[in-house]
Amino acid sequence: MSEVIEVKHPLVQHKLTMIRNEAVGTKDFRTLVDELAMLLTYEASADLPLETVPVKTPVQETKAASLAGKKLAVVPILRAGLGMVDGILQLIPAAKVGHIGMYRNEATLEPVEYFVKLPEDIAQREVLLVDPMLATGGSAKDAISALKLRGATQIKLITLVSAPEGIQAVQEAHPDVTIVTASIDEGLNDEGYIVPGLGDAGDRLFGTH
Ligand SMILES: O=P(O)(O)OC[C@H]1O[C@H](OP(=O)(O)OP(=O)(O)O)[C@H](O)[C@@H]1O
Ligand SMILES: O=c1cc[nH]c(=O)[nH]1
Ligand SMILES: [Mg+2]
Repeated sequence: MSEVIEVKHPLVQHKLTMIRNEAVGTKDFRTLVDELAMLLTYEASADLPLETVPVKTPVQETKAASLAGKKLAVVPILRAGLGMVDGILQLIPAAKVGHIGMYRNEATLEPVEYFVKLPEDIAQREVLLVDPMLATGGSAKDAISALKLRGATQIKLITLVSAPEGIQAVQEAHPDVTIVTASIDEGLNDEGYIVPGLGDAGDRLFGTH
């Protein structure tokens, strides 16, 4: 069974509470989603391999830890995942970016894939798949399958708000994928929205209501 990491850090929890507030407008919502993505990436990247390299400080030569050059790709699920990309690239500027377009059919809640463009060497990269919302899990499951179909083998899913139903669905379909999230919420309402959630993340990010 895949690992689920719920990040309880006070900064994460505070910023998440801010974006749950329906009174927060598009500008602040965007800023906070970016900041949350950065903080969750700090957690998601905690197992990146290090190597020892020589370095000359102003005092003496020494050996110190440096990232071992593992290749990474950030892949947002469009649209809402786009709001997380800039924050992640501030921490990992050398990462390549792929895109998976997916929307939920509002009647059936089934995901519909409409775009996939990934770095050519995706099979050699650890993938951070990002989407603010993990509701039924249909979109994340299909996005992970789309990545695996193109050769990706190391995938982490970073979300802001997750429903237990979505976590279970991803775990059953993809037990190898670690999920990093700021919150495991109560569940889903009749319309497939996460409760208490934060509403429609894509609409709130892009002002499209
Ligand atoms: O777990 P699921 O039940 O599949 O639901 C979650 C998906 O729904 C939202 O996207 P939406 O369909 O609203 O598309 P958008 O990002 O373009 O608004 C959200 O950003 C996820 O991708
Ligand atoms: O609560 C939800 C569920 C799916 N997509 C969203 O943006 N919000
Ligand atoms: Mg949406």
